Amino acid sequence: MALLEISPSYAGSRALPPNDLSSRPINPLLAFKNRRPSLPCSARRIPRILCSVSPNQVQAPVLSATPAGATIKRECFGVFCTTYDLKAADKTKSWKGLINIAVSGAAGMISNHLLFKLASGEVFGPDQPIALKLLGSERSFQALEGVAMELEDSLYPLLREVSIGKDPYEVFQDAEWALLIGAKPRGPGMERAGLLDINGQIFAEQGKALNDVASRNVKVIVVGNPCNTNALICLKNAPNIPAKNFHALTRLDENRAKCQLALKAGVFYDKVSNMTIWGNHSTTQVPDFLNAKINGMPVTEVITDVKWLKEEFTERVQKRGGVLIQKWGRSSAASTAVSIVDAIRSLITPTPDGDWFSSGVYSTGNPYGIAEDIVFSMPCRSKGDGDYELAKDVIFDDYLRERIKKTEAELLAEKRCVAHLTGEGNAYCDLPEDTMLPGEQ
Ligand SMILES: NC(=O)c1ccc[n+]([C@@H]2O[C@H](COP(=O)([O-])OP(=O)(O)OC[C@H]3O[C@@H](n4cnc5c(N)ncnc54)[C@H](O)[C@@H]3O)[C@@H](O)[C@H]2O)c1
Repeated sequence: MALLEISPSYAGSRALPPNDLSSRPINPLLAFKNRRPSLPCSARRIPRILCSVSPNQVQAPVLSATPAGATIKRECFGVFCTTYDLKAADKTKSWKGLINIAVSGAAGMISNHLLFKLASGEVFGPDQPIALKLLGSERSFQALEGVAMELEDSLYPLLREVSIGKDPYEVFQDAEWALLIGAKPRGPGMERAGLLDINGQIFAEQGKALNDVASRNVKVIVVGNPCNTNALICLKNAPNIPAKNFHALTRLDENRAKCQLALKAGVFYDKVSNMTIWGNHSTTQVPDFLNAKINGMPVTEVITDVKWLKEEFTERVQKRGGVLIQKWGRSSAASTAVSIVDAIRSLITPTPDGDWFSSGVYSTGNPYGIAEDIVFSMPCRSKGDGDYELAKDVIFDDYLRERIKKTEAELLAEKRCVAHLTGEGNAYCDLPEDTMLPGEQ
């Protein structure tokens, strides 16, 4: 039996930045824990504190400092640096293998809801242990440490590892899911073209990092705005990862649309199905009431007020984020986190028969006649294996086609604006109009 031996397999090959965890003071929490006497791991319910290591135990990853005789994993955080025993509790015997989930913008508002949902097991299931790899920016790093401390204090049994960092090449190592939330908000007076450029650069770098170090089958959900074009930039910079693995989050728009239809029809929102958001996560998005159903019937048969559907419903969904900012004083965070959970669950559980969900996906090869080579929200179905196929039984009318053309034109213009970031030559920015993100005024 040995105490916390170093496991060389965790040693990263890239040089660490000077302000990496290893060069910062030892977490006092950890130092405290390391003064505790070594306990047999089987004596504890879900052991996460220092204990003797037997062959049944999972070894703490590589450690780089030595407080009170123990070593500390270089890229881990606090209590997550100590060893744990997956076989100590009966419950863990049936657990699945650990999965790595990278989250960028991890110190932000959305992540502050999302991380705790991930750690609780409500996303990947009660038998799925997870490792969280949290990416922050230079400015948010201290806040990120605070987030990691809150995760420590939450004592989630399924949360086996937490690491924090500022370098995507380190944080995205072996990531099987990458939830890319971190982005800069549009400042006063900033044109949409400026936002596309500034955030596009973040997603170009993160695409390259995913390409180099993430799992070859990583599933990427881009949340940071403008999320469709950011997802396009990201996938273009990750040529070794299938383009099909990249998503732009439009699930919040879908959820909002379902809620509005349910309200109008006087039913609970679980009665609304087949809700597609077409196109861009912007005010040109198209909430599709032609294909949506209420209690299995076409919406247009349940809500016969076509004027309301075409004008009020559509605009309400498009501008819901802005109205929420007026009331709440900040952009939607909790409902966005919920919609990220929904988006993940839709990929890891089979889609109910006849239904579908919306996601911004790579448009090449789509059966709807939508322009290729952009990230466009469309109706998807999944077998629950993390992959998806596009829904086939979709109908169009002139109104829907016309609206889809408008959001398509916007995405094609956004693509021209970021040509310098997708490897397609010089950028040429001719956005049809300075449309808003749903949360902007
Ligand atoms: N797609 C959607 O449905 C949807 C909905 C709501 C918000 N959003 C977008 O999500 C993004 C985040 O929203 P929020 O409310 O959490 O914002 P926030 O400002 O609270 O948090 C963003 C965090 O990202 C960090 N960050 C900035 N650049 C980074 C980088 N390069 N790497 C890592 N972290 C970085 C910031 O420091 C900050 O901590 C925004 O772009 C917002 O517009 C999208």
